[in-house]
Amino acid sequence: MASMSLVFIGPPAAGKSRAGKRIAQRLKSSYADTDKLFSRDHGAIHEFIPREGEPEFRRLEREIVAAALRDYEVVSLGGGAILDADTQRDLERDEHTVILLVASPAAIEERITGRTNRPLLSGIDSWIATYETRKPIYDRLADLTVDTSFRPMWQVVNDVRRYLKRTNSPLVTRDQGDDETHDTPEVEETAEQ
Ligand SMILES: Nc1ncnc2c1ncn2[C@@H]1O[C@H](COP(=O)(O)OP(=O)(O)O)[C@@H](O)[C@H]1O
Ligand SMILES: O=C(O)C1=C[C@@H](OP(=O)(O)O)[C@@H](O)[C@H](O)C1
Ligand SMILES: [Mg+2]
Repeated sequence: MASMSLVFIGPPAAGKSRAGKRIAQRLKSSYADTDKLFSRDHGAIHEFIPREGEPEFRRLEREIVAAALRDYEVVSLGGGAILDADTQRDLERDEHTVILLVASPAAIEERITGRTNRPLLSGIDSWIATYETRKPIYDRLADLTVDTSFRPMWQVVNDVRRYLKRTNSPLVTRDQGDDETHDTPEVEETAEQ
């Protein structure tokens, strides 16, 4: 049971999954990616949504998010998980440190080009429209916002670690190391969505 969680929110392809996994390794913390938990339990998201519809996806996603926020120290949410009112209430609670990752359309375009496994994201125009609609919620819930555009992941991770140290987060007590100064080679996962 996690008494306090570090939670990554933000639009699709902002880097929530990658950053969350990386910082959890660094903090020696338990880690969950709610999209991964969803596909483990219900099959690939890009097949589920066309078949069952987005409302059913959101209903099941909420169950998974609620359990993950209870059980894991570091959690990467799917981009639209914050649309759920109960999830918004959960994230407003003090025991959750909420990190909003954002990126410019130019940076996102580079990341999503040629990728078709995000069912609600058909291109950069739909990404911009989705982000604009959700922005007030993302901004309201965020304790810290980090722009990941054209920045290596180690810099993003350091920004978050510095914030945790500055705010005396209990999560940082197992992180005794210096700042990271490079990216460790990472095998690109075929994002199972
Ligand atoms: N800072 C970054 N610089 C370059 N590419 C990145 C960066 N962060 C993420 N990516 C790439 O963008 C894609 C989406 O990252 P991911 O962590 O899955 O985002 P999210 O979980 O927010 O949708 C992946 O291909 C990932 O390797
Ligand atoms: O923004 C969204 O509505 C979604 C984002 C995806 O997660 P990522 O933000 O990790 O890509 C995934 O949960 C699903 O495809 C819906
Ligand atoms: Mg993700």
